[in-house]
Amino acid sequence: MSDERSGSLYDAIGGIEALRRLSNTFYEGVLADPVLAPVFANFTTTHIEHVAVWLGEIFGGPARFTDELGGHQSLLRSHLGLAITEEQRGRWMELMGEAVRKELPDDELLRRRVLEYFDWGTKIAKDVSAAPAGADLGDPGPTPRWGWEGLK
Ligand code: HEM
Repeated sequence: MSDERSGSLYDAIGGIEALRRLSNTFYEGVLADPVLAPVFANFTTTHIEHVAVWLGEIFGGPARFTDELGGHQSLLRSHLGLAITEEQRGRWMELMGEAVRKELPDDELLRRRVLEYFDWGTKIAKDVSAAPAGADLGDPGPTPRWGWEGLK
């Protein structure tokens, strides 16, 4: 690729503070949305921070989700039993697209890479959500990392 960019997406996004704003704006939309609000019936405000910390690690920042919040296995387990539909996944992507446009730097490649991660990640969340709560997922491996070229 000729349009090479150096550094992490995390730094280009603006670090954990920008990810907190993204997560906050996104969940404001989710909780007001008739398609998604029922899925998040057990929502608590810690969710906003946990998602920001997860995204920080994914986009090349500190590995805090792995070190402090149970890592990849725990993230996947959070989605077991939710039975996410394609309509719900689509709405999730629309609201995240709006939050990205509102909160992330006006950088087309950066926004595209971030939304590509969300498209990839929501498909995994949907797949995992078809298994019942408590299902054994085996070892999913380390938390993925996403950079200027996509999945590392
Ligand atoms: C890239 C996509 C996604 C990411 C990064 C993500 C991230 C997370 C994280 C970090 C948690 C744990 C929060 C905590 O510990 O408080 C979580 C839980 C949850 N996620 Fe996702 N998620 C994604 C996709 C989805 C989708 C598509 C849905 C549904 C449409 C969904 C629904 C939920 C729900 C309902 C919970 C809370 C489960 C509970 O009440 O314990 N997620 N997600």
